[in-house]
Amino acid sequence: MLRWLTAGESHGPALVAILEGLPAHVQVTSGDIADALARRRLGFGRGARMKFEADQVTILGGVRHGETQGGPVAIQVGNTEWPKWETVMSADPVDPALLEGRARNAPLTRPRPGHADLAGMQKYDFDEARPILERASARETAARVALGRVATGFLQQAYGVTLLSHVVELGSVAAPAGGVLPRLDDLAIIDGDPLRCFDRDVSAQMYAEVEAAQSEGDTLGGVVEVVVWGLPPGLGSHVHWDRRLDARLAGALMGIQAIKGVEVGDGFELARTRGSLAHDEIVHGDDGIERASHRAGGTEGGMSTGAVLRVRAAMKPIATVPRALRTIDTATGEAAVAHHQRSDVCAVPAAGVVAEAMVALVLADAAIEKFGGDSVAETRRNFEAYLADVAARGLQVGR
Ligand SMILES: Cc1cc2nc3c(=O)[nH]c(=O)nc-3n(C[C@H](O)[C@H](O)[C@H](O)COP(=O)(O)O)c2cc1C
Ligand SMILES: C=C(O[C@@H]1CC(C(=O)O)=C[C@@H](OP(=O)(O)O)[C@H]1O)C(=O)O
Repeated sequence: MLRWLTAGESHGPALVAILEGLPAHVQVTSGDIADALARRRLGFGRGARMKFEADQVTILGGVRHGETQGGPVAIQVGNTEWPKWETVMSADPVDPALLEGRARNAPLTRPRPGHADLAGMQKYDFDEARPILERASARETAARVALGRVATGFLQQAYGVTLLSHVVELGSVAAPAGGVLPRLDDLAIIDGDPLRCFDRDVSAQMYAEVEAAQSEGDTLGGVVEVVVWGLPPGLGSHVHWDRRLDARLAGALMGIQAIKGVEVGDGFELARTRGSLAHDEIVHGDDGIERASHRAGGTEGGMSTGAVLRVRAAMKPIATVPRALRTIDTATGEAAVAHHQRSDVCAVPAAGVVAEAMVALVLADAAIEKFGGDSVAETRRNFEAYLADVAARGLQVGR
């Protein structure tokens, strides 16, 4: 079983993340993790903080000479903005006089609609939103992407599994209907596009959509898709609701800040389609069993089918809208406008990179559950023996 946790606040000294349950000999360096974090930072429409802050990666444990050792992997992602926040975010008590006179230190009593601010103040007994928004912030997703990089490397190294995300909708701009299943070769194009869209024309329209929203003091959401190649059949299980791979993926994606909807394969579109056209017929291919279509998105009955896995996540528009939304000042009870200093206009491409990390963590967990192994070589042997057995029974998946 793979277990993982993150801790840390948006403007604290650092985020930390721990991943436990990985086999030994997974190759990873702090440079690999820094590269993964750099991908999350990119994306047209992100706010000023993405430009002036850097993610400082330190592997604190579990990795030696570029390989996991079998113990928990601990990663720290330092916030370089910390010196500016040292007083307001100090872990130890500070002299109240030090907090006076600076806007940054003022209590946040105008909770922002669309954020955790108000419900968090009610629930956790705080008179201002700072202690809530610090942990609710999507800054935390940097820690998940760090862990996701380790999981992604493991999936590739042990089983030859590759994944990537791309943006399929941004505001009112959508990629061609039904989406086009990107090929692995599209990877380079997607990583080179600030909107992570592999259709150049659609990307240009998305670019214009972000510029329009920005100039109108507004924000945007969108839809990302994570595509996974090379999965074996049989990850997850039909036998119980919480073992279903689709349920685990949906929960993981919904756990990303601002994600409000998840689809597996053609998802909601399937509900509008007749059964005769909605399912992926099973046919004989040149080198095994193939599917005549890819509507299910690579899972049936809560298990991976061995086909390309496709999951989508819908992100609501950024909640800190520059054209500020109505709220109340909880200190006075008066009507007010929501607190706004700076924020992203659109973080959909970044959410896609976070979605990749979440999918990688779920798949790594499901793979370890199925194939076990304390070293990469052992889990790979188990994986190959399983595939050989499936093939010996004449049931191998054609690629
Ligand atoms: C990568 C990423 C970046 C985000 N950046 C911002 C931001 O700059 N400003 C903002 O208001 N919300 C941002 N959000 C979204 C908020 O964190 C989110 O809307 C808030 O936590 C409430 O969403 P929830 O109701 O789904 O928890 C971002 C989300 C993600 C995934
Ligand atoms: C820092 C990151 O994202 C932040 C997520 C975020 C939010 O409210 O979720 C709000 C913004 O931070 P701030 O309130 O300091 O301007 C984003 O910059 C990051 O992704 O690394």
